[in-house]
Amino acid sequence: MTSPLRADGLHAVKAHGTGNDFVVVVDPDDTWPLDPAVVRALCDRRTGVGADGVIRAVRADVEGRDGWFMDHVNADGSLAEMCGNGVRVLAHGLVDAGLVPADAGEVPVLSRAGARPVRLVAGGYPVYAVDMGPVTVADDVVAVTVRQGERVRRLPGLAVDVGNPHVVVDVGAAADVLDADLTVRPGLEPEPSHGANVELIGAVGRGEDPHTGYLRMRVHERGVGETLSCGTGAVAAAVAAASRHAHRRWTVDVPGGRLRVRLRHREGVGLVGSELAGPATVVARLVVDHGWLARAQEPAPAQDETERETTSTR
Ligand SMILES: N[C@@H](CCC[C@H](N)C(=O)O)C(=O)O
Repeated sequence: MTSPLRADGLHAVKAHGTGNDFVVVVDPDDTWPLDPAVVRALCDRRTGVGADGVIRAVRADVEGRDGWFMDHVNADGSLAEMCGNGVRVLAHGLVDAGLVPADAGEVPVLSRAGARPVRLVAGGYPVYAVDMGPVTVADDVVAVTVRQGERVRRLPGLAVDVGNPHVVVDVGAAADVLDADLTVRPGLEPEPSHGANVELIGAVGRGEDPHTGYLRMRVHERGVGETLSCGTGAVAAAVAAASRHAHRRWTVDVPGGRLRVRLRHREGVGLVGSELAGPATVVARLVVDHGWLARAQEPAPAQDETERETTSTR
């Protein structure tokens, strides 16, 4: 049995997709379940490795094929159904670890939202395209409160489900996207029952050719806060933008880089699927200290205990 927990510590990889960063733990035999306290500690940008989430890769049957389950946990320890940047990063982590050949063509991946096959886009630098599955748009409008300096705006948002929940709001120009305060999540009314990732989009229009749309996006992620990118968010944004601009292909610029989205329509049916493409990069191969991990699992000492310890050592 192979375990990421070895004599020298926990073996993991730090990787990112357009700046959305993750600690990836390859655990083929499902030996190291993710503990929310350890995830929070690993994701801490000062006292841990620093990441938007932790992804654990476990061997799994994916619709009758040998593949991998993506166990994704947000930085605050909450579970997420799906992660568009994370699923590319996971595929790249498996290639990097030699568990999937670089010329495999497709990596079958199962997320909590269902199967999300990832394929390596031919042409050198690791760019992966993910079949993002079904996307649904709710009929009801969500009122979104966006702060831009002294200005507070209440704008109509669209609730889009990409396996995980999103609310997309068009704020207007590129400058309005850049100006918005995302230190806290924009207010949503009504509040979605399972929370939501909130995407602010702007500069929506024509892309590099007449068949491609363009938009800029920033995101406040459920369970994380503002991140540099969100793959499921990019798909939600393209779907929301396509309700007014009839493009099937979209270029989505996020603070961490560029993503491409393709929307699949069927005559008489409408939107039947979507594909997300973008890079994945390994930053470091890590061995996390055993002692640090053990302390991360312990509950934090109560306030008065800490005070007592401090007083007794004076
Ligand atoms: N960054 C991800 C989405 C991760 C999950 C999200 N925070 C949620 O709770 O739904 C992406 O690239 O899609």
